Amino acid sequence: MTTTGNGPQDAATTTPRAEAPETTESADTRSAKASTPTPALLRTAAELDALPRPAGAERVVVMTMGALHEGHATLVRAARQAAGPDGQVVVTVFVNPLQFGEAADLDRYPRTLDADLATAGAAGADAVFAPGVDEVYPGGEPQVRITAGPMGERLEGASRPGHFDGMLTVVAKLLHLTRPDEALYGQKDAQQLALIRRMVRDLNFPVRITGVPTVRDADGLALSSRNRFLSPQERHTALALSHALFAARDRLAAQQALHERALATAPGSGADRAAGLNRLGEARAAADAQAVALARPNGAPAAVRATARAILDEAAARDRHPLVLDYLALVDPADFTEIPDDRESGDAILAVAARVGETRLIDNIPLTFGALT
Ligand SMILES: Nc1ncnc2c1ncn2[C@@H]1O[C@H](COP(=O)(O)OP(=O)(O)OP(=O)(O)O)[C@@H](O)[C@H]1O
Ligand SMILES: CC(C)(CO)[C@@H](O)C(=O)[O-]
Ligand code: BAL
Repeated sequence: MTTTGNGPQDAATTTPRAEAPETTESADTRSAKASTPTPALLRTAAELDALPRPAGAERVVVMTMGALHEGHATLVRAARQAAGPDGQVVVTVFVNPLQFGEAADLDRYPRTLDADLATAGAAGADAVFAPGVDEVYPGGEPQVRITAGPMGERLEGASRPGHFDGMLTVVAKLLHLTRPDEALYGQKDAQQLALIRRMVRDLNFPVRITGVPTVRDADGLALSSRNRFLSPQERHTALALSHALFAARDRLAAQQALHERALATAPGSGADRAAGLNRLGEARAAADAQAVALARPNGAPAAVRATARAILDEAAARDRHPLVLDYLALVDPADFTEIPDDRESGDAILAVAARVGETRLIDNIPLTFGALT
C-alpha cells in the first residue's frame, strides 16, 4: 500500500500498490526512499477511474512531461495547498508525441519515471498517472484534434508548427481522463497557459485553471527539463535569456519612476512642465520632465524591446557557444499579438526563445505598462 501522509481522505492510501503495475525501480532504491511518501502509480485509464475521488474535497491536477525538477515540484506543492489536506493531488507524466515537431527532440526528451515518483511524492502528490502512448492514443494518431486558432500560430506556434494543436489535444484528453476541479500550469510556458485558459473558456471545460509563477535558479535561469542538455559554457550563454528580460523589466521600472517623479514635481503635460520647472531653476526636475515628455507616447514598449535585444545580441555575437535568437516579442497576454509602440498602459508579456547549441529554450516575464510604483 502506498502512503503519502496527506490526510484521511487521501485516495492514494486506499489504492493498494499491488493494483498498480510495478516500476523498474530496484528494491534498493525503494528502501533508500522509504521515508519519502510514494504516490500511487497509475498506468491505465481504468486504474485512474478506480482512484476514489476525495469526499467533500477537490481533486487538483498538475500535468507534466516528466523529468521533474523544482519548477514542477513547486506546481505540485501549490496543488497540494489548493487541494488542502483532504483533497487529492494527481500528477500526470506523459511525453506527448503529438506536440513534438522534430523526431530528435522527442527521442532525446528525458524519461525518469522512478525519480519523478519520488519528487512528486515529496511535493505532496497522492497519485501519478503515467500512461503509455498506446493508452492515450489507442487508435494511433487521433483524427480529430483541438485547433489552437490564431493565438496558436504566433511565437511558439510559428516556430513549432502543430505544437499547440498537439498540446491542447492531449491537455483536453488528460482533463477528460483525470476530471479535476482545478489544474495548475506554469507561467514559464505562458503561451501554453493562455491557450489552455482559452480552450477551457471557449469549449466549456468544467475546470479552474491556475497559473504558477516561473521558478528560476539563483542566477536567473528558468528551470526546464531541457536545461540538462546544456554544457556549463552553454548554460552561461543561456543566462542571456533571463538577464535580457530582467534588464527590460528594470528599464521599464526606471522609466516609470522617472515619470512619477516628474508628475509629483509639477502638474501639467511633460513639455509644459519642463518649461515651467526650467523657469523656476529646477534643472534636475526639468530634465526629468523633459525626458518623460520625449519618452512618451512612443517610449516604453520600444525601450523595453531595445534593452532586452542589446543583451541577446551580445550573446549572439560570442565566438564560442553563441545564442541563436528565435524571437523576442512584447505581446498582449490576451492573444499574444505584438504590443504597439504607443501603448502606454496595460499588461504585457516579454517573451524570448533561443537556441544554445542543440537546445532550444524559452522564457518570459510579465510587465505592466503605466503602473505607478
Ligand atoms: N521553471 C518553471 N517554473 C514554473 N513552472 C514550470 C517550470 N518549468 C516547467 N513548468 C511547468 O510545468 C508543467 C510541465 O512542464 P514540462 O513537463 O514541459 O516541463 P519543462 O521543464 O517546461 O520541460 P521542457 O521545457 O523541456 O518542455 C508546465 O505547466 C510548465 O509550464
Ligand atoms: C501541458 C503538457 C503536459 C501537455 O503535454 C506539456 O505541454 C507540458 O508539460 O508543459
Ligand atoms: N514545456 C512545454 C512542452 C514542450 O516544450 O513541448
